[in-house]
Amino acid sequence: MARNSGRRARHDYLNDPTAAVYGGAGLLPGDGGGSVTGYLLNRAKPHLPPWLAVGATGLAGALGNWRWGDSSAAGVGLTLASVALTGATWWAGKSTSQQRRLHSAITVAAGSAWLTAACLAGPAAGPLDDLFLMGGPVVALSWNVRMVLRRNDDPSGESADKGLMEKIGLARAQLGNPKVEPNRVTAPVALAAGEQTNDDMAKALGNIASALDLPTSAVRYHPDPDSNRRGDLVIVPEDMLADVVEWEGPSNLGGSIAEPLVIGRYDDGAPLLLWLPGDPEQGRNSTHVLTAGMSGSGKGDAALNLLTEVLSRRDVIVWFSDPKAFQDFAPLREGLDWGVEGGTGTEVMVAAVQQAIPARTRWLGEHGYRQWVPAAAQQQTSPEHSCRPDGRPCGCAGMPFLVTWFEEAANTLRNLGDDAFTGIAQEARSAGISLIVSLQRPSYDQMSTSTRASLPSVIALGCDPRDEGFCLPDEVLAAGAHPGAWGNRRPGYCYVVSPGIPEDRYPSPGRTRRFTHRAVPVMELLATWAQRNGATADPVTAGAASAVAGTAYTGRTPTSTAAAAGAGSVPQLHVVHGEGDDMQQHSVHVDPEDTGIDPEADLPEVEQGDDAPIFGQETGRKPSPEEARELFARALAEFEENGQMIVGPKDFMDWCDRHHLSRPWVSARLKEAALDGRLEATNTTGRWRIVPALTAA
Ligand SMILES: Nc1ncnc2c1ncn2[C@@H]1O[C@H](COP(=O)(O)OP(=O)(O)OP(=O)(O)O)[C@@H](O)[C@H]1O
Repeated sequence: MARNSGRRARHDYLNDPTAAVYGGAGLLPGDGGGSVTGYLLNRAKPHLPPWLAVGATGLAGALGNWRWGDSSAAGVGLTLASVALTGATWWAGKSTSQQRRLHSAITVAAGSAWLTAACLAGPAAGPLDDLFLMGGPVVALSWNVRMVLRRNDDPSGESADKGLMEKIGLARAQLGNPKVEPNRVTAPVALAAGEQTNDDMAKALGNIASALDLPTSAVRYHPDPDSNRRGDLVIVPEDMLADVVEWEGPSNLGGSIAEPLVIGRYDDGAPLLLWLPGDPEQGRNSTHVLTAGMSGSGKGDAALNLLTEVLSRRDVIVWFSDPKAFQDFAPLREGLDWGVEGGTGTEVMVAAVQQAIPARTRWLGEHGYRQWVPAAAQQQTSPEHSCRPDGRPCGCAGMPFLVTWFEEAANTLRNLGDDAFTGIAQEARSAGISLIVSLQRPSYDQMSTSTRASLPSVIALGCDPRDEGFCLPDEVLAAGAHPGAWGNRRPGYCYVVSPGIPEDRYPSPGRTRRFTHRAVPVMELLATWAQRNGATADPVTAGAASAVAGTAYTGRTPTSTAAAAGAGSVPQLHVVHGEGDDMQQHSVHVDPEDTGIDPEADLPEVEQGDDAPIFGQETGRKPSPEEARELFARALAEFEENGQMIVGPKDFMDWCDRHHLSRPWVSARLKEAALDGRLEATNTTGRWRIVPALTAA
């Protein structure tokens, strides 16, 4: 029953959205009696008291005259009582509106004056009877009229908003003329000066939602930046996001990454947009994005919305790390410039980003760009953007925007450390690089405050209510955003906070598009498109990546396998897909591993061929120090060839056993190699990054 009445109230809001603001319940027709007379009596009842009061005054006048008609002392007493009563009415009306106070005081003054005169002189003396017959109904009617007007919705009336504002404990706040749009009511709020603040209003949003029988997310407050007691109350009664919308394809295939990325829609149907690169004209720098949401909140699909948009743009490359072995992203993997599956691969990718930042910033500076803009991705044919000292066009290859994406990044960030990450995040923005980070559990035990602060944009999906403060800025929560209310019950619902989006949009919920199996072939086509027509890494970025990752960097440069194969790489992709999803996922990441298998097979041969004596002594003699060092150097080369660019003593365990060498010996050699410049220390103790000696394929 309760639910039904709630629904009825909600329908009233839809038919008359102002009812949502002014308290729909008061407008519902009262329950009439069974008959017409009963109904009329019921309707007339609230209007009777003023008439009864007039009658009672007349009767009191007659009775008073009978009792005190000849008493002059009673005359004095009655006059004083009449003045005192009028004064008391005026005083009691202090907390009500001016209009009501005046009306009450005049009524009491007129009534008590007539009563005093009637008591002393008699109710029919002189003009008193006429005054009673004319004045009584006028006074009673004036109260009836007042009540009728109060019942009608007076959109500008201050008394009407009292209903709602009183209910939420802000009785003296006023609502102004509401702006009514389909499914959205916006009413200006003026809080009581010196008594209430915008914070009080923000805190009362839950109560407003409760008073109107709406979900918390349907009620928002946009404080006026110029006043601490004014703002707009926004009510969106119907949840327009309830319908699931499936992803059908990218919004702007072949457009620039500087154009907005469409990742879903807002609750009023407007597109949910995001910008990664900055815009110098608006004084906006590029941004980094945190995708936060609890398991089942739709993080995977949110990421697919964003990644498909990015890959469909002509001037961007993507480096992507996914410890979940590309479970969600397999169909798009071919479109990536570089993809790794977590662990060491991610460590190397992070090191490559660190290397790429100064190289890219330098290149942008040399070509006269203060930050990345789409023109930087074109061949540099303008004298304005020439790196030649003589100012003639340099013709350098353009530099595409770089998106570096870290799925399930908690461990990576922890290993990297706050200072390192904060440094990367700050500097990456002027290098035309955006970092995108997703967290399985959005909370402070997963990511430190300073790391969180380095990610200015967030796609906040449903989360645990306790984690809301981690996901969204306080102002956005205060304005009514509540991702904690969704949990994982509303997959795809999100709030997006990012530069470029008008701030009053931040507390508006949106929803991403859903990806089903029907999206897979389209994503595969998109990846093929990106592979053939998308940007390839410029020499500066590719050089920085190769310098760190060696052969582990598989960028889609013109010399890479995919590009060298040209169209040949595409049929290969289709053939693999034809063998089923498992095969597809497997084959997509088998390629790099294949390149790793041969060198491993070669290892014994190399040992046998080049160093037969040592190999022959595996079961017996320990290699001489010189031989052992040679073996060690060769082992490092093997790791490099296999693309394993980060190593530590534990990677040498089998190798030590084979060669009768101890782990402390290996540790000492690793340190030595670091001094020689063959290795570089990482942030993790006992882990070293190989400085490539080979050039990338
Ligand atoms: N925008 C959306 N509209 C409707 N359903 C969605 C939307 N996004 C995701 N879903 C559905 O919600 C469910 C959970 O989504 P998903 O697997 O992406 O969540 P997740 O947050 O990535 O979870 P996990 O972290 O456990 O992988 C899936 O069934 C998915 O189809």
